[in-house]
Amino acid sequence: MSVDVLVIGWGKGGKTLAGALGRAGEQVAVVERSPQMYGGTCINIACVPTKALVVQAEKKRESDDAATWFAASVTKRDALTAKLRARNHAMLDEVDTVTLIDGTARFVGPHEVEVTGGDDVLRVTAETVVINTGTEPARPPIPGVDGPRVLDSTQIQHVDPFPRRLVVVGGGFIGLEFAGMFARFGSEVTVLEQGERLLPGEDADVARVVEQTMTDAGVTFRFGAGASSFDDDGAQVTVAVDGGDDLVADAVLLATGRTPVTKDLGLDVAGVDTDERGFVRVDDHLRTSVDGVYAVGDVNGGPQFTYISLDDNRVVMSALTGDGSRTTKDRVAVPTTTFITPPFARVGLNVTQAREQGRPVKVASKAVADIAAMPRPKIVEETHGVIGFVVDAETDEVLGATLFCVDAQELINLVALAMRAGVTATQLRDGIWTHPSSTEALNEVLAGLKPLA
Ligand SMILES: Cc1cc2nc3c(=O)[nH]c(=O)nc-3n(C[C@H](O)[C@H](O)[C@H](O)COP(=O)(O)OP(=O)(O)OC[C@H]3O[C@@H](n4cnc5c(N)ncnc54)[C@H](O)[C@@H]3O)c2cc1C
Ligand SMILES: NC(=O)c1ccc[n+]([C@@H]2O[C@H](COP(=O)([O-])OP(=O)(O)OC[C@H]3O[C@@H](n4cnc5c(N)ncnc54)[C@H](O)[C@@H]3O)[C@@H](O)[C@H]2O)c1
Repeated sequence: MSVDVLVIGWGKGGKTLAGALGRAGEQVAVVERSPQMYGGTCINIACVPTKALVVQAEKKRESDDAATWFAASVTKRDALTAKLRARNHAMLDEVDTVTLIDGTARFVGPHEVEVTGGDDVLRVTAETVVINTGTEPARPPIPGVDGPRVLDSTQIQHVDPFPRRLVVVGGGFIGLEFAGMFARFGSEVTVLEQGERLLPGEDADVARVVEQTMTDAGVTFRFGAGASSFDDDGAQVTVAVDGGDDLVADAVLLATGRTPVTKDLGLDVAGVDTDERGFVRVDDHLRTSVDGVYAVGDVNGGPQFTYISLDDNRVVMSALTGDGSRTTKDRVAVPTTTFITPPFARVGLNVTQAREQGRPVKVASKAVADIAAMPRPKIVEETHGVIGFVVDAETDEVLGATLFCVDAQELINLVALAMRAGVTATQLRDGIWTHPSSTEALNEVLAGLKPLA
């Protein structure tokens, strides 16, 4: 088979490219190794189902039985992902010029892959190839890691029986989101984090508020603590902890980062370079070492977020159908949100980073419970958190924000847009915002800007 564009893996960037190029009349083929992954990681096993579980966990009342509530939540999660998977399939299937191929692709030349699906083998050649194979959970070589109760972020979404005691190894995005979620479902959760504190890249006082909030919700943290072995006795698992007491649990979640899906992709045969961890090396235009071969999404070693994969698609579209001017360097004020309760969202500089840069800044910070002009947290009965801003003392530009509050996943996008558009802190402070909303925090918190001491 010969096509204009071959997309390997049904990730966010690749599926968006495939749809757009197909609708523009290009012959496109998309190869996906698992029907359970039509639509990619985000909608099937990551962002969407995990946030659905977080919401279900937040809805649970103390009187609800944990195992029953969790099972019902998983059923809802499964119904949602099935619907999204079908819709994602239809969105490409209905484009006449897009061919969907079930199977696992492997390069046999720079512009040629062999796709294996069951007993069938198909060779596909294309002038343009887009690698979009994503990442998968890292499994550190800890003795006992392959035991039946040591789960990754995909497996734990269907854990059965419900774990009364859960040990989470890793206190990053995945570790924190699942720790908060399972504590709310009713598990006794302990997070083992090898680092000395939570959120090492964030201001220490903010990290303490996050830690305290999660501790209040029932999560126990042990820092400077790595798991050194897992010993399964058939009924439970004992986790040996470096420099600390053993823990006994019903399940362990490994949340220690993700590795690229490139090992069996034949990249060496194609001449596509990878880095020492296996991520595909790309330039700012997402070009690999082979002409006409691009890599988008997690697999290219950039930030691992769905919206970055989506933006990667814009960069490649610019190269294929535009003037090629768009690059990954064009990204400004890229926000993040960790979906704990309340969500923790960040964009730009925090106070520590501003101090390290030695630039003249004004800062403002206020505990959510003390923001009188923002009644929404009190209305939804979630008043934990803190909101902070870093502002350029000379230009009044917003340089960064830390939002640990209800609705932070939405509010951070407004602040990021303000940063990109050059809206000043004064304009945000004096903005007319609906009431009662979380945006109103801007009125009050930004009124408290003071030079950084
Ligand atoms: C638990 C969890 C929660 C997350 N939550 C969020 C969140 O809230 N927000 C956010 O922005 N990001 C989140 N992420 C990160 C986000 O899921 C990823 O950044 C994003 O899905 C990456 O998409 P991608 O385009 O790289 O490809 P993917 O969506 O990973 O797609 C790659 C596809 O390639 C297929 N494939 C692999 N190898 C082959 C092959 N050889 N042949 C054929 N097919 C192949 C795979 O089966 C897969 O379907 C989360 C991740 C996890 C694990
Ligand atoms: N809301 C979101 O946007 C979201 C949610 C989930 C995942 N993600 C993406 O997925 C990526 C992967 O998430 P992740 O949480 O697996 O990785 P991560 O890099 O965010 O965190 C891994 C954590 O595990 C710790 N760690 C590593 N090895 C350890 C060990 N042996 N013992 C104890 N601690 C150990 C690290 O110090 C680190 O804090 C994230 O970086 C993020 O890009 C995003």
